Amino acid sequence: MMDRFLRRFETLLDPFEDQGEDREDARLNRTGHLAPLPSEINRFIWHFARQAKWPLGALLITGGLTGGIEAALYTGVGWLIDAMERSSPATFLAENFWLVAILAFLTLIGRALVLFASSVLEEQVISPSFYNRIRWQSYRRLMEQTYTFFQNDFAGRLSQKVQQVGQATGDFITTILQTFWSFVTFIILTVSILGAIDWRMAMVLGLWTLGYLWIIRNLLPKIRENGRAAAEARSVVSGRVVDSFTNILSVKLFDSSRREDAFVKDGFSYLVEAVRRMTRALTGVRTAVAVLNGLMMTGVGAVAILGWQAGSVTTGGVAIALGLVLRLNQMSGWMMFNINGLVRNYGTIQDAVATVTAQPALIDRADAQPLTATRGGIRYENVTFHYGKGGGIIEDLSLTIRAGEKVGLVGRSGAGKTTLVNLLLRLYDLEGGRILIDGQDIAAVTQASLRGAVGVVTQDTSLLHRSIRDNIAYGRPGADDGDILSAAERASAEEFIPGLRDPKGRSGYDAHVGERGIKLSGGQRQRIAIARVLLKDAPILVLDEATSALDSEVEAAIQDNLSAMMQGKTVIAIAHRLSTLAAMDRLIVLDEGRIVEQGTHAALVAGGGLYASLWARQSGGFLYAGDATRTEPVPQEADRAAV
Ligand SMILES: Nc1ncnc2c1ncn2[C@@H]1O[C@H](COP(=O)(O)OP(=O)(O)OP(=O)(O)O)[C@@H](O)[C@H]1O
Repeated sequence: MMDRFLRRFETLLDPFEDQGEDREDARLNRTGHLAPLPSEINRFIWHFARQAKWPLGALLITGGLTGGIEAALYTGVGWLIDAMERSSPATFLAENFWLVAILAFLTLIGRALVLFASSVLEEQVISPSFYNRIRWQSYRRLMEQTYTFFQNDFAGRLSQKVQQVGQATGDFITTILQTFWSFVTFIILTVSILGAIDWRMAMVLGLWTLGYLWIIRNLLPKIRENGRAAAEARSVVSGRVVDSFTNILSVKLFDSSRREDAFVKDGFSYLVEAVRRMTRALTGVRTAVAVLNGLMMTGVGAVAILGWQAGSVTTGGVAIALGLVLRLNQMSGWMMFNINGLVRNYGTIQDAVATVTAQPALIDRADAQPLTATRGGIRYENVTFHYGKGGGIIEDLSLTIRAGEKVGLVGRSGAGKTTLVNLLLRLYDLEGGRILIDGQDIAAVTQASLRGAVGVVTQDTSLLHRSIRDNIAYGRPGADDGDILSAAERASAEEFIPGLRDPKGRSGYDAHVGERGIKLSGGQRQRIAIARVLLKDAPILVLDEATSALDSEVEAAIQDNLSAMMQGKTVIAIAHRLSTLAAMDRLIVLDEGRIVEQGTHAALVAGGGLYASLWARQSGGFLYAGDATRTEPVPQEADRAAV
């Protein structure tokens, strides 16, 4: 019953609403990018606060009422004492009926109602939905970041930022509206009530308030700065821990858990130092507040007793004054703790904002159109790209691949083959020149349509930790089971899928594959990746070492299907095992980012250039004969590794 009642409040805020989609600039931008989050911290906090105006406004009211009721109860106690002094036990109730009734109502019902309302607001309406809405919107902005952005950071650090920013922003806003505001209300009422009893008490409280503000102003910035450093240190630690866990195989193989300990410990030491600096400042703040409160209570107490002696303050007045200042003492210590939390949260938000509001470096142009790739002709025009390093990698490269042509990219390791296809997919923006697909500049079309037009199978396909079915359907969302099955069959994956079983007892197409597909063999992963791309059926195919993990038997088995898959498509294939490329229409030989040779396999072998030498070594024939690029013999194993 209570559950059902509370559940109603839980649906008032939708955690998955994203204002970025509703914003005018996002709507105008037909390409579907989300409006960025404000990068200035106060605007960032306001951006979220205004998404929950009503619940937060209500929290402000309950916060004020909480402070008001506290002050009223202490004042009521004083009035009761005065009333008792005036009346006899027999007439007390009759003479003070309304006072007793109002106090009883406040204690029994008013207080409980306000507490209930503020709990419902905080726990049901705001806490789960609002906090997670902040995380959700931040996560989605991060997902719009470029491939480079993720290559440059730790996954663990980023996920920690998403967690932290939701918690810190939510806590910051609710603490201000509830705790801080109820405290301020309490102080204002206390000053007014004590001022009405004796103006000197208000003076003491006024001085106390100034002292309190002075402490906040002088000591808290230190905590804030160190709070920010501590938040960053926490993210770094989690980045390092996740990095060690993710690469656990390397850690085991190199027996390096002790070395990893040192790497992680280094992060922890940084964290411990940041927390220590912060807690040192904290002890300073707590001591200062304790001294200040002692002065305030003694001051108000002295004024109250002197007033009572002089007859200007009643016994009840003394009780009110002492009660209120004792409560204020208690509240102010607790408030300092909260202000400290506020400041720390502010630091945490500041730290996370830099990450979650960073503008993606590679976004669709405002006038980007969807790519219409019907034929799949590709043209690299004077392409230059150095990963921003000022030189090397790809230099002024021009290449035309006719629609339907199948080319093989060949070259030594590091020659730039993968880079070239990544540029086609616009995972990076060019530093010079342009790339056209069917006559359209890929920089002027939407990224979604561009990537939709290219099917990619890579050397090391990492699968998502979901079912086999979901992993294959990743190629075409909404594909039905029949299509998924047929794609798996054509990729020769059908032979191992039925035998799969995961620790939770799911089997076959429902079996989950482990993080990054770790529970499958390399060849099995590659077959799932091929099935995925078969299902995608895009006009351009990129096969980057697509069959490198398959044994010759499986490779032969799916070769026909691969050939069928290539029918009518433009294909760029990369392989170190040159025999897999021999049947391509044309081979492009890259060296140090430039095209050094091109032609059919037969023509290149006959040409006796770089390709011929690579081929000669692989086919196990005469090792150095015809190697025009080498003057000195090189050991065979080293050579193999270099190819
Ligand atoms: N994200 C990156 N940032 C900076 N440099 C990079 C990055 N990725 C690759 N490189 C550099 O670009 C060069 C070309 O790499 P690329 O992966 O394109 O070579 P490749 O010919 O595909 O090699 P392989 O055959 O070994 O896969 C290499 O020198 C590499 O160090």
